[in-house]
Amino acid sequence: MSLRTLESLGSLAGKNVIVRCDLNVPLKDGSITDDGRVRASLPTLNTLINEGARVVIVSHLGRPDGTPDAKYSLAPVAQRLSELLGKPVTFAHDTVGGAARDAVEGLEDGDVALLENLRFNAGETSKDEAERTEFAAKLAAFGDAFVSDGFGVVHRKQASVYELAKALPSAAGALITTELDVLDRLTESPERPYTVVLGGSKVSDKLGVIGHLLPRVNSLLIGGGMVFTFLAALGYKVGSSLLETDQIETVKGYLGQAEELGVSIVLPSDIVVAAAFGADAEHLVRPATEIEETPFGASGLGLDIGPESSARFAEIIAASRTVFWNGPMGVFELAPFAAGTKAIAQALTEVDGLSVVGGGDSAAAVRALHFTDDQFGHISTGGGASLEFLEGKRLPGLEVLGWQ
Ligand SMILES: Nc1ncnc2c1ncn2[C@@H]1O[C@H](COP(=O)(O)OP(=O)(O)O)[C@@H](O)[C@H]1O
Ligand SMILES: O=C(OP(=O)(O)O)[C@H](O)COP(=O)(O)O
Repeated sequence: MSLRTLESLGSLAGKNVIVRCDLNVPLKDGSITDDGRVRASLPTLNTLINEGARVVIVSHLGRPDGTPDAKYSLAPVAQRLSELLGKPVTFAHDTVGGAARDAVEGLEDGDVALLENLRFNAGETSKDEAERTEFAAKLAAFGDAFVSDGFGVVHRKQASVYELAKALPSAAGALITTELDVLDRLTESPERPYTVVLGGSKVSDKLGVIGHLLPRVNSLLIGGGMVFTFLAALGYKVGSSLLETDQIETVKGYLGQAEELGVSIVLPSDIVVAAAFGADAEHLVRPATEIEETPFGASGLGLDIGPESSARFAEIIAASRTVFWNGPMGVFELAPFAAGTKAIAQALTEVDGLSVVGGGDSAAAVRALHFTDDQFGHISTGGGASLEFLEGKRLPGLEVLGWQ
């Protein structure tokens, strides 16, 4: 893999080490509902702490628009991190301002600080390289070295992932190397049949990977918010469901490409249609081709795959030797729409071969539905990142660490 590893940075005792983690955890009413990404960050952090480094952690949370927004604060994460590390974590209420500077200057050897959400600063996600470089330089001023360990963001060309790695001596942390060890097994001659299951709500982000994934897999199962752009591409009405109209032509192209390659793209045959988005909303199961034919008409929205689809998907998964799944099949956070996700998670636990679940919400979903990590071959902290890795794309956050 040829990534620069921690050892290449030499002794880090007494040095300020900036660590880019992906602490983008799901929150409900200010509380963390799944701390998997915090736990996954611990090995690298503990190594650095034990070595006597002064650890400065940076991360994003959610997608704020470049300005501070209290609902995306990392403050609850600082508290959880402190509990899991068993030591205080100083939380700075800004990212590159006076509070961050004070927090960093106050660190002794082996201490830890967490800076506020990187995405409260427009420079983090700016399309303008100069702006990103300028923001990265402000972060770099806090460190002697940089450790990149946020696997979930290695596909993003963002200041703390890419430009910061160029500004300081840099290396990959333990989470990134562990993730790549497993994902390599999926890219290098996976056992067949090989099935990829795609769902979730980051539709336009993830639709893009399909064209490159198709030649690599035997079946592609589509659920979650992905479904409706496919149904629309086939000419069906989807009511008020999640729909990316500007992707319809692309999806038509994928359907044609799959046919030429002899790969099955399997869509749900039935959908749970709700009157509104809410746990108490009236809902019923309809054929996927008749989403608007309910009492809710065009305002009905598809919030889960139906039982017939779950059974069909489970059958294909069970017959596969390699399965990668990213994206919940429905709005699993609301109990009436969790059944599809649960059925698919159950099917993955029964795979005779390698089963991998990837993505912040997918990992949160399997744990919320009472599965345990050891029932799967691997639970990856990155959904989009692992999908882009599997499609064979060169990821900026890995290339900058020496990945060939
Ligand atoms: N039919 C649907 N309509 C709207 N949102 C959906 C639907 N199905 C799943 N979702 C939502 O997708 C979200 C997760 O999507 P995503 O971020 O792409 O997954 P991951 O974090 O695993 O990569 C969940 O919050 C879930 O509620
Ligand atoms: O949650 C994440 O990705 P995922 O939903 O693909 O697993 C990462 O934290 C990246 O977040 P982003 O997709 O807002 O850049």
